[in-house]
Amino acid sequence: MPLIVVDEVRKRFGDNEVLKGVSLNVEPGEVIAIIGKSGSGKSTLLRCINGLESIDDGTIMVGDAHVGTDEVRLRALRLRVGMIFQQFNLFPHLTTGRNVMLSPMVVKGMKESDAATLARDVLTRVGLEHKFDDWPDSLSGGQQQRVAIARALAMQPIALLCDEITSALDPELVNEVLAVVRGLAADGMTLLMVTHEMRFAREVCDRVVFMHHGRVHETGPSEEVFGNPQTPELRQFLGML
Ligand SMILES: Nc1ncnc2c1ncn2[C@@H]1O[C@H](COP(=O)(O)OP(=O)(O)OP(=O)(O)O)[C@@H](O)[C@H]1O
Repeated sequence: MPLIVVDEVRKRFGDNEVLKGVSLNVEPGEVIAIIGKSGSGKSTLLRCINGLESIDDGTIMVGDAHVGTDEVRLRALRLRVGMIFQQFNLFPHLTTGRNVMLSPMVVKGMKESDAATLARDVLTRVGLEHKFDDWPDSLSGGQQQRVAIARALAMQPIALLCDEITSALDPELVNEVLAVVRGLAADGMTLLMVTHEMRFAREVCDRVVFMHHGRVHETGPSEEVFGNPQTPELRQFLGML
């Protein structure tokens, strides 16, 4: 059974149809890179899966839950699917540990001591347990993004959606974040990543989805998609990089 099913999804902003019948199945533990030109609909697809955007047609299932417009169900969905963005958006007035503890305490009603244990655990997974009491401002961009990953992990998601999570980082900080993602992939986390890091996509992702003008234009195992692209559009895209 796929963990995420996207079936003939359409999404429009005014006259601009951004998703034109997108279908995609994600198996548990699968690591998928979504690539494509700016404006091809990659971020919108992730946002629809997470329920941050409503859809105009088609269906999206996450686990056994329908992504509909029902606010209660949407909130439940966002508890189950983590999302990490280009911007880390940590609270500057809270320590690293407190940033990670916040959602488990506020959203799930977890006891402070349990939330602290959980926060130490997920900060260890991203290699930052020693930064528990530090302020976000004192961390590098790469470390802040790793805290944002820990914060998402603290909600014990069934899948993680990553939207260009290294795009705001200086080049020398990209690898430390990708190393964390590589570790999550090795641990069996289901990952859907919009990325411009083609080498990473090739090395770490099981499958690549190439979006073009709001459609899945080409998809397949990473080695095949990069090694032997079938469509002129994908060949041109890869050549452009
Ligand atoms: N909230 C919105 N309101 C209106 N138009 C939007 C909105 N969000 C996205 N769009 C439009 O939808 C199209 C697809 O945007 P989207 O961000 O999904 O593309 P993308 O492939 O992720 O691009 P990028 O790589 O630049 O992030 C663009 O034309 C964009 O302007």
